Amino acid sequence: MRTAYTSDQIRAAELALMAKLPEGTLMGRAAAGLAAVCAGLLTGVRGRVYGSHVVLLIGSGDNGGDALYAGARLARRGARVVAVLAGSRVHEGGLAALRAVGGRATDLRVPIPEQARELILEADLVVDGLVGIGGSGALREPYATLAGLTAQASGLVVAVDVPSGVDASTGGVDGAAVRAQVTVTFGAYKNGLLIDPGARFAGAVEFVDIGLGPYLPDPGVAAPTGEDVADLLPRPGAESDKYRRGVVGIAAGSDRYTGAAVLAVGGAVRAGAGMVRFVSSAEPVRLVRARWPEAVTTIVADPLGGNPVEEVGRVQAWVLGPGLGTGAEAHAVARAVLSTQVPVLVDADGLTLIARDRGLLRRDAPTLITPHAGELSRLLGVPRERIEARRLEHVRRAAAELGVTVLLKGSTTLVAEEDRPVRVNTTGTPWLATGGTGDVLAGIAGTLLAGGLSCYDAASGAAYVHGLAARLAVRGDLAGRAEAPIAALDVAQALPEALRVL
Ligand SMILES: NC(=O)C1=CN([C@@H]2O[C@H](COP(=O)(O)OP(=O)(O)OC[C@H]3O[C@@H](n4cnc5c(N)ncnc54)[C@H](OP(=O)(O)O)[C@@H]3O)[C@@H](O)[C@H]2O)[C@@H](O)CC1
Ligand SMILES: Nc1ncnc2c1ncn2[C@@H]1O[C@H](COP(=O)(O)OP(=O)(O)O)[C@@H](O)[C@H]1O
Ligand SMILES: [K+]
Repeated sequence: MRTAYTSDQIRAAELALMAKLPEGTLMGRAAAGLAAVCAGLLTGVRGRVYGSHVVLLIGSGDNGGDALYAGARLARRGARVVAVLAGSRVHEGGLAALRAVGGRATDLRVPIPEQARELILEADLVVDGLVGIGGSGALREPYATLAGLTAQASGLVVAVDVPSGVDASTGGVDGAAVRAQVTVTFGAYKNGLLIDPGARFAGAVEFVDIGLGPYLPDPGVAAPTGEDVADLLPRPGAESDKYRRGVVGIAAGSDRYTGAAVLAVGGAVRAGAGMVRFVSSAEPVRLVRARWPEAVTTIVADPLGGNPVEEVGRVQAWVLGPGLGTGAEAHAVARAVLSTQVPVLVDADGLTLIARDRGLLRRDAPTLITPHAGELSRLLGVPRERIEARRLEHVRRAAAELGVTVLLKGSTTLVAEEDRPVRVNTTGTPWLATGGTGDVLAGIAGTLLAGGLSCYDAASGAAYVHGLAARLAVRGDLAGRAEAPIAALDVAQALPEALRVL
């Protein structure tokens, strides 16, 4: 599990560790690690550090101090290092170290924006030491202009600890931010490096151990690794039969919307359900049968004329909602499914139904909801953009307010349950932004629920496997091949390979 923390949590751990060490030790470790990564990158693109042009963007805090000491190390190896001093103060020790080895400092307090622009655009390497975990709110000038210029840099951009402009605790970005190819982070991951929109600015994250581990508190955010997910996935044993492996019921599709049902069933079948029982009206049942003969189907002609899921047979978990519709008949199906005593995953139209009738969520068995930001917006009464800007806050709020497990989809997928760390998914690809991939995800998570996983594990395991399958589908395999667009069914088809390589 890769764990991540807020700025306050990191700062408290740093204070505890610093109390035991001579002054400057931690910054020394951070700067050494930063310089090593920068030297490696410069050697990779230019063949050597000697003679390369390095520009340091320096703010008034310790983040700038790290960058200055690292710059001094690069200067000692023959790099031509210029520091752009943007703050009202500067880390004096760092500046003296840089000057001592011939580094130059250009003071932005004397306004020379044109010169800073040229330096940033033409450097082999720009090191962003404007602000780190001490940053708050949108970047002020001249930081904002400098951060904006990094987008036009022709060389590499490396962020120190966290890209300036990204809120380390939340991943929020409220204005200009540095767009880095690499972020060198110290001591522990910060939440904002894993969660969009911040994560998008961080690029590849390089971790430098400064000895903080024993001082860190319980994390608020955790990203399962492939190994973690492999450990929690159910595997059939010698004694298994289809019922013991888990039967998942899927109540999805309507005469108007048929595709979602086919995709959700596909996700469930390919993720390894013992059996899939599918219940719907005649047309989706016909299509599901044609595409997935493995599914056992039930047609409900009149959901209002009795319990619409009574005839389906026993299941260990339900998936409710993809393509279900939102009328009275769909409501009757939702009520019947949510009245059962097994875990239920609610997605898509099912979410619209519970947004209108919260009473549907009053039940004893576990419930997992899988909204995208638009669907969560209807459930919380918060604009979609606010949710996308502050995913962590809103996924937590939804879990607390609704008393269910919440998987929030989108460019970063998060899973929240009260009193547990929010899980972040690290697989996936923007190619997943295509119609129907969410239905496949619902099917996968339903299968894992039926296999006995908790909502929390089923949701985070499904997100991981779904993202991995998508990556495989995009490239044909995981080798360095070019990427191609995918359709939702390709993701379902790639699931066995994803489970094989996990
Ligand atoms: N602690 C440790 O043990 C270790 C810490 N380490 C390093 O220290 C970093 C934290 O350093 P830090 O605490 O000095 O804060 P930092 O991120 O440099 O920024 C603070 C200054 O930025 C400014 N500022 C803030 N918001 C702004 C805005 N929106 N727009 C513009 N300016 C803004 C504000 O300046 P002011 O406005 O007061 O002039 C404030 O004073 C950490 O990320 C890591 O790199 C490592 O060496 C390892 C050991
Ligand atoms: N930019 C993105 N990067 C990574 N994954 C994405 C991105 N956009 C969407 N996704 C993923 O694609 C899936 C889309 O699901 P959803 O929004 O329910 O679409 P649909 O209803 O068409 O199935 C989700 O798993 C989501 O996390
Ligand atoms: K920074």
